Formats: sequence, structure tokens, C-alpha cells
Amino acid sequence: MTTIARALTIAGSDSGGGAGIQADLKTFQELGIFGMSAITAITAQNTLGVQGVYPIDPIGLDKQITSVADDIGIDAVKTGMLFDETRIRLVSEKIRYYRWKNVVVDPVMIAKGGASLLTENSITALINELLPLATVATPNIPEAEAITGRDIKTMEDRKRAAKDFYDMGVKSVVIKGGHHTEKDTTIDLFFDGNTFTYLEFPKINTKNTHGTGCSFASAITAELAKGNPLSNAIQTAKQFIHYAIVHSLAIGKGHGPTHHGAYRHFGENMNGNREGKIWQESMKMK
Ligand SMILES: Nc1ncnc2c1ncn2[C@@H]1O[C@H](COP(=O)(O)OP(=O)(O)O)[C@@H](O)[C@H]1O
Ligand SMILES: Cc1ncc(COP(=O)(O)OP(=O)(O)O)c(N)n1
Repeated sequence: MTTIARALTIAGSDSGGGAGIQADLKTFQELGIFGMSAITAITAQNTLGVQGVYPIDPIGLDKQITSVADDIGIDAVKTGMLFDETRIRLVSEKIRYYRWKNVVVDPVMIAKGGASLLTENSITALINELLPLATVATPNIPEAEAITGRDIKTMEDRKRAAKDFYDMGVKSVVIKGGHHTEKDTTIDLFFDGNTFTYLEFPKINTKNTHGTGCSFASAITAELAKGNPLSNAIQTAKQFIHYAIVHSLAIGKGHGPTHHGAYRHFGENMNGNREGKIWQESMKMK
């Protein structure tokens, strides 16, 4: 008998295949776990942007989650594009009902081309209902600014924002650095209430970064589903996304997707901390 770790992604569909449900399922497959999906909204999307957003009826969303949870079982869950307050509340209720422990919340708000994937008045529900249920939240810098109300320019600002998340009841947070202006590197900052972990990796000079955030969060989810500790899961996810961006795909006329198979082909069998620098600092702030 084969046993396999199982993960559920609750997110939007990206018809272009680079982000959303499609990126999550590809990541789950590459990291060797069984992936399931509950679709919150369908987007007509490609490398140039989002051409349409079509939310799924809340009853249909509820049934998708119930169907897989009651039968197949779930070791970890990831949330991505949730579209609005109704769907945030519904998903939060499901997480509480099933008492899921490994919950990765990627608070998706805006797609790369600028299209809104979350209605503006939903942030309060995100903060009050969903984020406190997260094992880890994975905002990019604009999302961390919207949630904390803080301008994030420096690393000190980022540390304060990470602490804001913790003070809001979020158990831990990775503030991703893809939108920042460090010249040669990107630094993702992980905070668990005690320790800041910096994951500093070479910045890759490419426009083909569509779906990086979704793929990073789903890689963390896959590793948690296998029973790995959170800090190991984050480090593996960082390696996974690094290789996916290094080997990203120049397809379409805009921002091409990352290569989900790259970690398995090029990264996985190399030993140790191959590319980036990872270091820690215990919490103390000016
Ligand atoms: N040009 C790049 N080079 C290397 N890593 C990148 C690059 N762009 C994004 N990343 C990494 O991809 C992940 C997603 O980051 P980010 O782009 O901030 O999120 P999002 O896709 O949600 O906006 C992070 O680990 C970030 O450091
Ligand atoms: C359906 C859907 N969900 C999420 C996103 C955002 O994906 P992300 O990984 O943050 O990548 P970019 O939009 O920055 O390329 C999306 N676009 N579509």
C-alpha cells in the first residue's frame, strides 16, 4: 500500500497555468504529495494580465471543500485568491470546523499586471477571521503594507511589520522580498515571534516571475503536509522557487511563468544550502 501526504489548495484558477490553483497543483506534484483543489474564482489570465474574474458561487466552494475533506483527508491546506469577504469567512469557518493545523495563508490581493484579486473591503475579514488561523502567512511587501498599514521601505520597517502580524495573532509570517529594491539579492524575512530568519538569495534578472508567490506558498504547504518542521519547509520552498525562477519559461508575450519542474531536475539532489545565505537574529528592535 502506498501512503502519500495530502494537501488542499483553496484559490483562484489561472487559465494561463502560471499562478493560482494550477501553480499550486504543479508544485504539490513536484514535491511528491497528493494535491486537491477548491476553486474560489475563475480568472481568464495569461502572461499579459487578467482579462476577467468570475467568482464561484459560495455553495459550490463550500461543497468542493467538504467533498475532499470528508472523504480524502487533508494534511495541510493553502489559501490563495479568496476574492471577497464572503469567501474569506466561509473558508475560515471550514478551517475552524475541520481543526486543520497546517494552514498556509497567502493573502493574495493584486496580480502582477495590477488586476485586483480581492475586493477592497475584505481586508478586515482577512485580518480578523483568516490570518489568526494561519500557521504561516506569506505576504509580499505591498500585501504586508496593506495589512499592517505600515510603509515598508527598509529592513527595519519589514521587521516591524512582521512583528505587527505577530501582534495581530498570526503565529508566524514570511514577508517575501521579490518587490524590494536590494540590488543583487532578494531577502525573504521569516518571523515566528522570537527569531528573525533572513533568506537572502541572488536576484535573478528575468521578467518571467508570474506565479512566484503562489508557488512559494504551495511549496511550504507541501513540506508541512509531509510533516516537516516549518523552518525546514520554508527553506525547501525557497530553494524550490529559486530554481523555478532560474529556469523560468519565456512563453507568452508578457511575464512568463516559473518552471515548476526545475527543482526536481536541477536542484533537489545537490547537497546543503546551495545558493542562498540563511541567518538568524533574535528579536530586538530599536
Ligand atoms: N527576481 C527574483 N529573483 C529571485 N527571487 C525572486 C525574484 N522575484 C521574486 N523572487 C522570490 O519569489 C518569491 C515570491 O516573492 P514575491 O515576488 O515577493 O511574491 P509575489 O509573487 O506574491 O508578489 C520570494 O521567495 C522572492 O524572494
Ligand atoms: C488566480 C490567481 N491567483 C493568484 C495570483 C497571484 O499570483 P502571484 O504568485 O502573486 O503572482 P503574480 O500575479 O505576481 O504573477 C494570480 N495572478 N492569479
